[in-house]
Amino acid sequence: MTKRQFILHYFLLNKWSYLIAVACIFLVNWLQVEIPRYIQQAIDLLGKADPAARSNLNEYVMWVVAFSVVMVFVRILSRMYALNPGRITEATLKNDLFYRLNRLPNAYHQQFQSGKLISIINNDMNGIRLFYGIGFLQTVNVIFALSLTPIWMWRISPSLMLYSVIPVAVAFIAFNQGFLRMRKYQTERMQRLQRLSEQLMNYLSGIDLIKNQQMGPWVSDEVERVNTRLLDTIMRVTRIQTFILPLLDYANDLMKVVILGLGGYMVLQQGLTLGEMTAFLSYSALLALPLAQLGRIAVVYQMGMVSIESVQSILHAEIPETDRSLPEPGASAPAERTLSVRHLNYAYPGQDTLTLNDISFDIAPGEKVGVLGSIGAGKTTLVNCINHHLDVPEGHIFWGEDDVARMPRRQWRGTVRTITQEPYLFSDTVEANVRFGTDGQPIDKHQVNEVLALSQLSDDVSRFQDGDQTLVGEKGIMLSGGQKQRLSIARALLSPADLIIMDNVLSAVDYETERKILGGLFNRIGQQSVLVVSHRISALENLDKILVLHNGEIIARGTHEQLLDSSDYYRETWELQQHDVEESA
Ligand SMILES: Nc1ncnc2c1ncn2[C@@H]1O[C@H](COP(=O)(O)OP(=O)(O)OP(=O)(O)O)[C@@H](O)[C@H]1O
Repeated sequence: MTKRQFILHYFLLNKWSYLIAVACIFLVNWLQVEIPRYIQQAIDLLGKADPAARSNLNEYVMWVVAFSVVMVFVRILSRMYALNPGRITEATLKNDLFYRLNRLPNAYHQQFQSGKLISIINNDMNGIRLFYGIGFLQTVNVIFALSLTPIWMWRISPSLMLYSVIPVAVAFIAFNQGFLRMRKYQTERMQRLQRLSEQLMNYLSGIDLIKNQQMGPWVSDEVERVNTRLLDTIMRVTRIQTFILPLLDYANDLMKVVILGLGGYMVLQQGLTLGEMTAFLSYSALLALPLAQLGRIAVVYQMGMVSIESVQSILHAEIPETDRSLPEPGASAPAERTLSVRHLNYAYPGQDTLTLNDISFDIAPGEKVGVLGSIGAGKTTLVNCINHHLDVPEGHIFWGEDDVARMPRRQWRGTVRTITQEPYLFSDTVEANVRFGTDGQPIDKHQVNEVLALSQLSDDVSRFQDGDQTLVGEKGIMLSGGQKQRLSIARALLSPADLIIMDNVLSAVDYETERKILGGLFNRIGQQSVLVVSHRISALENLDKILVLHNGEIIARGTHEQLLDSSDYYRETWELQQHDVEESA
């Protein structure tokens, strides 16, 4: 969608509202220019003493009052119908953005920092709301005012009208120059706002580290540097605004001086009546507001254009082919299938070396498979290839007969549930965190309690002051690392999945809790396939099969007993870890 199509698309969303607003704004402007005409006729009648003139005078006054009252109501209507579409467009666009962000692949989110997205969703959306609301209202108002008023002036005296608009025309040329310069700074301003937001997000996420390592002064300097650059751009925009916005106001004042001088001279020469001269002055006063509005329209227009570009940068981001049409979640989740990984290689973009090298294995329906690997062996990369967070070429990962690379991600994620090593909790209660994402599914309290028990969290929760209604704080700050991990396991167990992947999820619990959680878990999820990734053999020893991953390659595979016999690496790791288990017992 080009920028023009974008603007039109969202205008058409509220076309009826805008049409009513245009009709109202036209009516207000028409009434506005009609009133001075009646005032002019009333003033011209003032000198006449005959009774007919008096009754006409009364009639004119009545018309002026009636027009003014109608104008007030129509103006309110025009504001309602012109401003509401701005808010509706803002809300619609926020939904559109969120919908798209939800479907974009991980690679996109890695490039685009959350701070920048937040800035677009707040600051740029503000620009768009003004563009579709007050910007529209003032533009239509200015168009009608600047076209109707001069016509009414022309009807009184063409020559006085032409002379009086000269100051406005000159001011307009100067205004246009300033307007063009301001565009560049408006773009810069929005970009710097996004940069500041990105930076603040970054620092706030690591606030504990910053405090612990006494990085405060350095961080303050960095924020101040970005903030100063933002202020610098804002000051440039303000300087231009301060200079060019009043130009049109001054031009309007000059216009009145011309009318008083030239018009007064014409009255003395009897080329103009006093009423006509008064009407002319009223028209010039009517032009004051639209001329002042021109400046504001320029600012709103530029902010709108810059904001639309930012929003389009998200809306134009490519959604993978497979994710364009979305099946309902879980609608086609097939059970009893084998996961087959065939000769899988993976290298991160821009890297020459393979992080995964010729990986092949199967997980049969209901089978529990472990992956053992040291730090950096490629375990998380393997998990992210399987759950389709990373883009893998076709022909390497299959779910039954289906190639996972061709399946819509949403459908695949209805089948596979990944519990990651960095649990993310939302700032809500324990129960809401367990239930997160299950809206619409009939899940009762008993099921919530069951998964809390399975993940060995029931005792902890019963000790919390408000039980499962305890607020966990932002990102679960009120919970220990192990509690966070267990809560994220409980959440994953609540909704059904055919394949459960647990990526190092028990690293923060002790060996005994780990054993209990896994024991309970495997009893409960008998029919589901499980892939447990860990660098602790104790988490894997009872599984049906263990794959030993080393530097991106599978160097051994088998049951715990088989590996103790066949793999030196496995046996040595086991012996080393046995020592830790004994120490922790
Ligand atoms: N997004 C990325 N871009 C480039 N390289 C990456 C990326 N993520 C991981 N790597 C690299 O890939 C290799 C394997 O990382 P991976 O996270 O898969 O290891 P892991 O076995 O899960 O380690 P750990 O147990 O520490 O989590 C590492 O050398 C890492 O530096």
